[in-house]
Amino acid sequence: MLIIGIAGGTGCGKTTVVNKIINELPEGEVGVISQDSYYKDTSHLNYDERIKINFDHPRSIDFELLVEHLKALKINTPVNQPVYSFVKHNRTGDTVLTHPRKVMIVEGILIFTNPELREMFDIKLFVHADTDERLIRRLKRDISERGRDLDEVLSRYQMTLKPMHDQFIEPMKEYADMIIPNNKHNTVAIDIVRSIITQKL
Ligand SMILES: Nc1ncnc2c1ncn2[C@@H]1O[C@H](COP(=O)(O)OP(=O)(O)O)[C@@H](O)[C@H]1O
Ligand SMILES: O=c1ccn([C@@H]2O[C@H](COP(=O)(O)O)[C@@H](O)[C@H]2O)c(=O)[nH]1
Repeated sequence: MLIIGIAGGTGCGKTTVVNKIINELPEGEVGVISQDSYYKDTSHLNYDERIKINFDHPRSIDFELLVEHLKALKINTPVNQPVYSFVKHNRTGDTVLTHPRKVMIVEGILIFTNPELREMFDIKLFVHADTDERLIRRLKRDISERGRDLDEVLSRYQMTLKPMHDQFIEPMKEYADMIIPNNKHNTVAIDIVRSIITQKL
């Protein structure tokens, strides 16, 4: 199994890049695991308590479960990936049965911060988009898809997102094998990654 890690700040385009990579590959050959599915369960908290969580800090992620699942997939065992709701800021209680594939892509803002997980990646990619571009994309996406308003996005950005990005995410570029510039749609980089995957299939 080839395991590819794709990191980068919120709104840089990780999900978009992954979808473009897999869209033109044979169905069922490449699997995706999103770090977003592994936000810790917060059912013991009420909504007002949950919105105060710093979701941009590594401690908000259940890395133990993520590593356990990736190890299981490596030995050909399917896993039940949790389903996460950004609207509720919590796991939904549902899971998605995820089968091992020849190539597994793991994507998420903080995936290179955990040494054990980082060591499991055969290829590490970092998607870069400028800070202002990412904030604009996040604003539009979170308002249209994640039930947020302007105030929520901007105050989270100032209070936690930007400081955590500078402390934990940006320094992870050091570990990347390749940085994908994504201020504009980058079809060349996507073609390169797709051809690396195709060689493995
Ligand atoms: N290169 C790009 N140019 C313009 N918009 C983009 C680009 N890449 C992604 N987007 C848009 O930005 C938003 C965030 O992208 P997404 O892939 O969800 O980022 P991430 O997974 O890194 O948070 C989405 O609405 C997406 O359509
Ligand atoms: O309950 C939650 C969990 C996370 N977030 C924010 O999501 C982004 C990471 O997701 P991307 O898809 O990579 O943008 C992170 O910056 C958290 O602040 C949230 O708002 N609520």
